[in-house]
Amino acid sequence: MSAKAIKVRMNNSTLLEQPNKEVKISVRNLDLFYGEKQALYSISLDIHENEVTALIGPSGCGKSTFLRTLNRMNDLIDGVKINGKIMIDQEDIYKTTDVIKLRTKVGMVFQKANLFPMSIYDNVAYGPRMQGIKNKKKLNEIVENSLRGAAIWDEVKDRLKASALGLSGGQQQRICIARAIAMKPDIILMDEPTSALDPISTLKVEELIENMKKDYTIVIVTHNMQQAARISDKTAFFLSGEVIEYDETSKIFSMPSDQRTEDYITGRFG
Ligand SMILES: Nc1ncnc2c1ncn2[C@@H]1O[C@H](COP(=O)(O)OP(=O)(O)OP(=O)(O)O)[C@@H](O)[C@H]1O
Repeated sequence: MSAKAIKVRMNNSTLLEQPNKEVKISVRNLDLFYGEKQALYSISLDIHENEVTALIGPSGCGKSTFLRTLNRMNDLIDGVKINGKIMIDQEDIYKTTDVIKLRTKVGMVFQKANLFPMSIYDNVAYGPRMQGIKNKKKLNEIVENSLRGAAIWDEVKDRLKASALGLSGGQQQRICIARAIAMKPDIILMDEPTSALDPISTLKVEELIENMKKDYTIVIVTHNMQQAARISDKTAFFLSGEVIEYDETSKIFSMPSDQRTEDYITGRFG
């Protein structure tokens, strides 16, 4: 942790104040209910720009639910109620009604590659076309830049018109990342993006994530502790809907403050 970092305890969550880093996402006292059932309890944390923030914790602890609050994906689920505040670039995202704009700014990559049954090119061009971009040259440029950004251009440049579904799982996941990049987001949310991939594809996606953080703020849910340790700057440990500990990843994995964090990362439960 930087010498200047100050820790402040607030409502069960740990806030990290880092004066030299821009706060991209600021979450305060966030509660979420699925109907009567509360899934998130008073979460407060800051996510910093151009960093990778990992969300870890046992199954059902609320990691994906929390991730989905950051681009209002939970709005699509009936009976969800949210209290508290999430600011992105100082804007309260639950007060801003332009959800489409929010989801452009905050892209998402899911656990399983969810490509459309169309060509590689059309998958990546889909979002920009939906935004009204028709110019062929412009679209070509976006597709190429996005595929380069997702470190898959060299592998697919000669078969852009082939079906995206013919690619390997790892390639498909990188096309999903290219598809997210094509929307020019600031933030990319990733929900266990490598859990369906073999070790080599996982490594490629991890390398990609590390390289991407210079351009994006990345929040990733992972069950893979080594992955969190390898690629993230900060880690939040969730348990039963609460953030138990949030800190520099190196600190979480070498000297956690809370016994429950230690028990989890040493494999004693979960
Ligand atoms: N659509 C939903 N409706 C009702 N309850 C839900 C819904 N989605 C999740 N939950 C509940 O909210 C809690 C948190 O689930 P969530 O999927 O966020 O956990 P998670 O930590 O991401 O789990 P996993 O690691 O298994 O994906 C769980 O008890 C889950 O059953």
